[in-house]
Amino acid sequence: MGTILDRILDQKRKEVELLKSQPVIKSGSTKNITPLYDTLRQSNQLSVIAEIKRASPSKGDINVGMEPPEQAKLYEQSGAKAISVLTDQPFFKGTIEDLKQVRETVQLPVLCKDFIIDQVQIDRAKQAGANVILLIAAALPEEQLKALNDYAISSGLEVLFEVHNEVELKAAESLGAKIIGINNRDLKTFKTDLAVTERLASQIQNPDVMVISESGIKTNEDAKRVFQAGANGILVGETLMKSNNVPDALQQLIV
Ligand SMILES: O=P(O)(O)OC[C@@H](O)[C@@H](O)c1c[nH]c2ccccc12
Repeated sequence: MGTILDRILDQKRKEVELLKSQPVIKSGSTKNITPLYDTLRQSNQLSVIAEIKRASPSKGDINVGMEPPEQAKLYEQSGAKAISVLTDQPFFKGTIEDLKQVRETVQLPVLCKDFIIDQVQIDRAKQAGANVILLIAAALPEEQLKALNDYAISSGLEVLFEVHNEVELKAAESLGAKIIGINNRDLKTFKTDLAVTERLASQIQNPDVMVISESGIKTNEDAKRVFQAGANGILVGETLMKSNNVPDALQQLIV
Protein backbone atom coordinates (compact mmCIF):
# COMPACT_ATOMS: atom_id res chain seq x y z
CA MET A 1 0.00 0.00 0.00
CA GLY A 2 2.34 2.77 1.18
CA THR A 3 1.54 6.28 2.32
CA ILE A 4 -0.10 9.00 0.25
CA LEU A 5 3.37 10.50 -0.23
CA ASP A 6 4.55 7.18 -1.72
CA ARG A 7 1.61 7.18 -4.11
CA ILE A 8 2.26 10.76 -5.18
CA LEU A 9 5.94 10.02 -5.77
CA ASP A 10 5.11 6.93 -7.87
CA GLN A 11 2.93 9.12 -10.03
CA LYS A 12 5.68 11.77 -10.27
CA ARG A 13 8.15 9.24 -11.63
CA LYS A 14 5.76 8.60 -14.52
CA GLU A 15 5.24 12.31 -15.06
CA VAL A 16 9.01 12.87 -15.15
CA GLU A 17 9.42 10.21 -17.85
CA LEU A 18 6.82 12.01 -19.93
CA LEU A 19 8.44 15.40 -19.37
CA LYS A 20 11.80 14.02 -20.41
CA SER A 21 10.34 12.91 -23.72
CA GLN A 22 9.22 16.48 -24.45
CA PRO A 23 11.77 19.22 -24.98
CA VAL A 24 11.77 21.99 -22.36
CA ILE A 25 13.06 25.29 -23.67
CA LYS A 26 15.36 26.67 -21.01
CA SER A 27 14.05 30.17 -20.62
CA GLY A 28 12.21 31.94 -17.86
CA SER A 29 10.28 35.03 -16.93
CA THR A 30 11.85 38.32 -17.88
CA LYS A 31 10.06 40.19 -15.11
CA ASN A 32 12.22 41.80 -12.47
CA ILE A 33 10.89 40.35 -9.22
CA THR A 34 12.19 41.05 -5.71
CA PRO A 35 13.51 37.77 -4.29
CA LEU A 36 11.34 36.14 -1.66
CA TYR A 37 14.35 35.92 0.65
CA ASP A 38 14.86 39.69 0.56
CA THR A 39 11.18 40.35 1.24
CA LEU A 40 11.22 38.04 4.25
CA ARG A 41 14.46 39.47 5.54
CA GLN A 42 13.35 43.08 5.27
CA SER A 43 9.94 42.70 6.87
CA ASN A 44 9.33 42.74 10.61
CA GLN A 45 5.81 41.45 10.11
CA LEU A 46 4.72 37.97 9.19
CA SER A 47 4.82 37.63 5.37
CA VAL A 48 1.96 35.66 3.86
CA ILE A 49 2.59 33.31 0.95
CA ALA A 50 -0.92 32.77 -0.38
CA GLU A 51 -1.63 29.53 -2.19
CA ILE A 52 -3.71 28.60 -5.24
CA LYS A 53 -5.07 25.20 -4.24
CA ARG A 54 -8.14 23.71 -5.92
CA ALA A 55 -8.14 20.40 -4.08
CA SER A 56 -5.93 18.18 -1.94
CA PRO A 57 -5.76 14.50 -1.05
CA SER A 58 -6.60 15.26 2.57
CA LYS A 59 -9.47 17.71 1.99
CA GLY A 60 -10.87 16.72 -1.42
CA ASP A 61 -12.25 19.64 -3.43
CA ILE A 62 -11.46 22.96 -1.75
CA ASN A 63 -12.40 25.46 -4.47
CA VAL A 64 -12.55 24.13 -8.01
CA GLY A 65 -14.44 27.11 -9.42
CA MET A 66 -11.88 29.87 -8.98
CA GLU A 67 -9.71 31.30 -11.75
CA PRO A 68 -6.05 31.26 -10.65
CA PRO A 69 -5.08 34.66 -12.12
CA GLU A 70 -8.05 36.39 -10.46
CA GLN A 71 -7.41 34.70 -7.15
CA ALA A 72 -3.71 35.62 -7.33
CA LYS A 73 -4.52 39.26 -8.14
CA LEU A 74 -6.84 39.35 -5.13
CA TYR A 75 -4.08 37.91 -2.95
CA GLU A 76 -1.62 40.51 -4.21
CA GLN A 77 -4.06 43.38 -3.63
CA SER A 78 -4.79 42.03 -0.15
CA GLY A 79 -1.16 42.15 1.00
CA ALA A 80 0.29 38.72 0.18
CA LYS A 81 4.08 38.76 -0.34
CA ALA A 82 4.28 35.76 -2.67
CA ILE A 83 1.93 33.40 -4.49
CA SER A 84 2.23 29.62 -4.28
CA VAL A 85 0.69 27.65 -7.14
CA LEU A 86 0.03 23.92 -6.74
CA THR A 87 0.93 22.46 -10.12
CA ASP A 88 0.35 18.78 -9.35
CA GLN A 89 -2.60 17.52 -11.36
CA PRO A 90 -3.49 14.01 -10.14
CA PHE A 91 -3.78 14.84 -6.45
CA PHE A 92 -4.26 18.63 -6.27
CA LYS A 93 -6.03 19.44 -9.58
CA GLY A 94 -3.43 22.05 -10.48
CA THR A 95 -1.53 22.62 -13.71
CA ILE A 96 1.67 24.30 -14.87
CA GLU A 97 -0.62 26.47 -16.99
CA ASP A 98 -2.07 27.91 -13.75
CA LEU A 99 1.42 29.01 -12.79
CA LYS A 100 2.04 30.66 -16.16
CA GLN A 101 -1.20 32.60 -15.90
CA VAL A 102 -0.44 33.70 -12.36
CA ARG A 103 3.05 34.82 -13.39
CA GLU A 104 1.53 37.01 -16.09
CA THR A 105 -0.86 38.61 -13.62
CA VAL A 106 1.15 39.53 -10.50
CA GLN A 107 4.44 41.22 -9.64
CA LEU A 108 5.12 38.99 -6.63
CA PRO A 109 7.47 36.01 -6.47
CA VAL A 110 5.70 32.83 -7.61
CA LEU A 111 6.39 29.47 -5.96
CA CYS A 112 6.02 26.29 -7.99
CA LYS A 113 4.43 23.93 -5.49
CA ASP A 114 5.00 20.39 -6.64
CA PHE A 115 6.78 17.20 -5.71
CA ILE A 116 10.12 17.75 -7.39
CA ILE A 117 12.25 14.65 -7.90
CA ASP A 118 14.09 15.53 -11.13
CA GLN A 119 15.86 18.45 -12.82
CA VAL A 120 13.42 18.40 -15.71
CA GLN A 121 10.68 19.63 -13.35
CA ILE A 122 12.92 22.52 -12.31
CA ASP A 123 13.47 23.46 -15.97
CA ARG A 124 9.74 23.35 -16.55
CA ALA A 125 8.99 25.47 -13.46
CA LYS A 126 11.52 28.05 -14.56
CA GLN A 127 10.19 28.11 -18.08
CA ALA A 128 6.68 28.69 -16.74
CA GLY A 129 7.98 31.72 -14.86
CA ALA A 130 8.45 30.41 -11.32
CA ASN A 131 10.85 32.31 -9.05
CA VAL A 132 10.88 29.77 -6.24
CA ILE A 133 10.62 25.99 -6.16
CA LEU A 134 9.69 23.68 -3.32
CA LEU A 135 11.94 20.81 -2.29
CA ILE A 136 10.44 18.35 0.17
CA ALA A 137 12.99 16.66 2.42
CA ALA A 138 10.67 13.69 3.03
CA ALA A 139 10.55 12.92 -0.68
CA LEU A 140 14.18 12.07 -1.46
CA PRO A 141 17.55 10.99 -0.04
CA GLU A 142 19.87 13.79 1.03
CA GLU A 143 22.29 13.56 -1.92
CA GLN A 144 19.48 13.97 -4.42
CA LEU A 145 18.05 16.89 -2.49
CA LYS A 146 21.43 18.54 -2.51
CA ALA A 147 21.84 18.03 -6.26
CA LEU A 148 18.38 19.47 -7.00
CA ASN A 149 18.95 22.37 -4.60
CA ASP A 150 22.25 23.24 -6.29
CA TYR A 151 20.68 22.90 -9.73
CA ALA A 152 17.80 25.22 -8.85
CA ILE A 153 20.11 27.85 -7.36
CA SER A 154 22.41 27.71 -10.39
CA SER A 155 19.32 28.17 -12.58
CA GLY A 156 18.61 31.42 -10.76
CA LEU A 157 15.70 30.10 -8.71
CA GLU A 158 15.15 30.34 -4.96
CA VAL A 159 14.36 27.21 -2.97
CA LEU A 160 11.84 26.73 -0.20
CA PHE A 161 13.17 23.64 1.56
CA GLU A 162 10.43 21.81 3.43
CA VAL A 163 11.02 19.85 6.64
CA HIS A 164 8.83 18.11 9.17
CA ASN A 165 11.22 16.73 11.78
CA GLU A 166 14.69 17.11 13.30
CA VAL A 167 16.48 14.82 10.84
CA GLU A 168 15.07 16.74 7.87
CA LEU A 169 15.96 20.03 9.53
CA LYS A 170 19.57 18.89 9.86
CA ALA A 171 19.59 18.00 6.15
CA ALA A 172 18.23 21.47 5.31
CA GLU A 173 20.91 23.15 7.37
CA SER A 174 23.74 21.06 6.03
CA LEU A 175 22.90 21.82 2.40
CA GLY A 176 22.74 25.51 3.25
CA ALA A 177 19.01 26.15 2.81
CA LYS A 178 18.25 29.87 3.17
CA ILE A 179 14.48 29.52 3.34
CA ILE A 180 13.25 26.62 5.45
CA GLY A 181 9.58 25.68 5.42
CA ILE A 182 8.34 23.85 8.47
CA ASN A 183 5.34 21.82 7.40
CA ASN A 184 2.89 21.47 10.25
CA ARG A 185 1.21 18.70 8.28
CA ASP A 186 2.74 15.25 8.23
CA LEU A 187 2.58 14.24 4.54
CA LYS A 188 2.36 10.60 5.54
CA THR A 189 -0.54 10.81 8.00
CA PHE A 190 -2.06 14.28 7.23
CA LYS A 191 -1.99 15.11 10.91
CA THR A 192 -1.56 18.88 11.29
CA ASP A 193 -0.16 20.45 14.45
CA LEU A 194 1.27 23.97 14.85
CA ALA A 195 3.46 22.66 17.66
CA VAL A 196 5.74 21.29 14.92
CA THR A 197 6.69 24.88 14.07
CA GLU A 198 7.26 25.71 17.72
CA ARG A 199 9.49 22.69 18.20
CA LEU A 200 11.60 23.01 15.04
CA ALA A 201 11.84 26.81 14.74
CA SER A 202 13.41 26.98 18.18
CA GLN A 203 16.22 24.74 16.90
CA ILE A 204 17.18 27.04 14.03
CA GLN A 205 20.05 29.19 15.31
CA ASN A 206 21.30 30.83 12.11
CA PRO A 207 19.78 34.35 11.87
CA ASP A 208 20.31 34.32 8.09
CA VAL A 209 17.83 31.47 7.68
CA MET A 210 14.26 32.58 7.00
CA VAL A 211 11.53 30.34 8.40
CA ILE A 212 8.11 29.70 6.84
CA SER A 213 5.42 27.93 8.83
CA GLU A 214 3.32 25.85 6.43
CA SER A 215 -0.18 24.35 6.61
CA GLY A 216 -3.09 24.45 9.00
CA ILE A 217 -2.93 28.19 9.68
CA LYS A 218 -6.46 29.59 9.88
CA THR A 219 -6.82 32.39 12.40
CA ASN A 220 -5.16 35.50 13.76
CA GLU A 221 -4.27 33.45 16.87
CA ASP A 222 -2.59 30.79 14.73
CA ALA A 223 -0.56 33.47 12.94
CA LYS A 224 0.49 35.05 16.23
CA ARG A 225 1.44 31.67 17.59
CA VAL A 226 3.84 30.76 14.78
CA PHE A 227 5.20 34.33 14.60
CA GLN A 228 6.08 34.09 18.28
CA ALA A 229 7.70 30.74 17.59
CA GLY A 230 10.06 32.50 15.16
CA ALA A 231 8.40 32.22 11.75
CA ASN A 232 9.16 35.01 9.28
CA GLY A 233 6.37 33.92 6.99
CA ILE A 234 3.42 31.57 6.61
CA LEU A 235 2.12 29.49 3.73
CA VAL A 236 -1.67 29.45 3.64
CA GLY A 237 -3.91 27.60 1.22
CA GLU A 238 -7.25 26.25 2.36
CA THR A 239 -8.26 29.15 4.61
CA LEU A 240 -7.81 31.68 1.81
CA MET A 241 -9.26 29.45 -0.90
CA LYS A 242 -12.42 28.91 1.14
CA SER A 243 -12.88 32.48 2.30
CA ASN A 244 -15.59 34.62 0.77
CA ASN A 245 -13.72 37.69 2.02
CA VAL A 246 -10.09 37.20 1.01
CA PRO A 247 -8.87 40.73 1.92
CA ASP A 248 -10.22 40.35 5.42
CA ALA A 249 -8.99 36.77 5.88
CA LEU A 250 -5.53 37.76 4.70
CA GLN A 251 -5.31 40.87 6.89
CA GLN A 252 -6.11 38.70 9.91
CA LEU A 253 -2.94 36.71 9.19
CA ILE A 254 -0.52 39.63 8.88
CA VAL A 255 0.73 40.02 12.45
O1 LIG B 1 -4.04 24.46 2.90
P1 LIG B 1 -3.15 24.72 4.07
O2 LIG B 1 -3.42 23.82 5.23
O3 LIG B 1 -3.12 26.18 4.43
O4 LIG B 1 -1.65 24.35 3.59
C1 LIG B 1 -0.96 25.09 2.58
C2 LIG B 1 0.39 24.41 2.25
O5 LIG B 1 1.19 24.47 3.39
C3 LIG B 1 0.20 22.97 1.78
O6 LIG B 1 -0.55 23.03 0.60
C4 LIG B 1 1.50 22.22 1.55
C5 LIG B 1 2.64 22.34 2.26
N1 LIG B 1 3.60 21.53 1.78
C6 LIG B 1 3.10 20.84 0.76
C7 LIG B 1 3.71 19.91 -0.08
C8 LIG B 1 2.95 19.41 -1.10
C9 LIG B 1 1.64 19.76 -1.29
C10 LIG B 1 1.02 20.70 -0.48
C11 LIG B 1 1.75 21.25 0.55
